[in-house]
Amino acid sequence: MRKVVVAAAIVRGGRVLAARRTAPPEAAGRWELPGGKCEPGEPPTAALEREIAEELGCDIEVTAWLEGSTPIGETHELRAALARLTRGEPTPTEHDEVRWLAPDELDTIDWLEPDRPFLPELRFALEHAASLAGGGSGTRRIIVFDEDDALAVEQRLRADGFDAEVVRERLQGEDDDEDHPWAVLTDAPALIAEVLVDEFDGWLDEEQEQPAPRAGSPLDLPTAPRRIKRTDA
Ligand SMILES: Nc1nc2c([nH]c(=O)n2[C@H]2C[C@H](O)[C@@H](COP(=O)(O)OP(=O)(O)OP(=O)(O)O)O2)c(=O)[nH]1
Repeated sequence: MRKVVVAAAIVRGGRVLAARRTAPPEAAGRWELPGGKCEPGEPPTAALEREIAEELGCDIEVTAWLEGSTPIGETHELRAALARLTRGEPTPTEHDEVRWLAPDELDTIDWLEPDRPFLPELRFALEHAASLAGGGSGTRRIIVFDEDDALAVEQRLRADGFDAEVVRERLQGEDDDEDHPWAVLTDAPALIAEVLVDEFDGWLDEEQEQPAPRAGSPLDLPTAPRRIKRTDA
């Protein structure tokens, strides 16, 4: 099985942070999403938070994992997550430059190959993200366990004039492709989201200014600061 490299698409104000590598020589001068290798047994979310703290001296909260993974050489694979800053300003210690890129600037830098397949979903997230994936008050995640349900929820929200975007969640501590719920990020009011949660038997996960879940905490579905699920329906 390939070892996992995790990378963060840190989003703020509709822009994503890209970082320029200094090593090894063949990758120096090329751009990546900051991150690094998971330690043996280390959950991807915890690894990513650790790597970002080490490399950029700031704290992040992972908000959603982008779909899929890409091979790095023969031995590793890359996974990438949307994240938001929860403390500090990114200050590179291993990269020689960082840039905040708007969606239409994503193609202006020379990304490492394994990062490129993530760019379309990232671009989409950024385009919809000033209030969505970048976090901030008013962002909600409707969590469902079926892709069709997620797409149906997204369609309903958009038909009602709200922003909505389907992303694949990866549970904290979970490193297996099964049982990852689907999330619909939306700016719809709680009441509307609750109706859909009820109908599609999901969870409502509100992103408010709360401490990020810490590494090593018990597996929690889906690392929610707040959940609303009606049982009387
Ligand atoms: N961090 C990161 N690495 C990437 C990306 N895309 C990509 O191909 N890689 C490759 C470059 C490296 O070969 C490998 C990650 O190595 P790294 O040097 O960042 O990992 P690390 O901080 O854990 O370093 P180390 O333990 O090897 O010292 O994955 C990306 O977006 N972010």
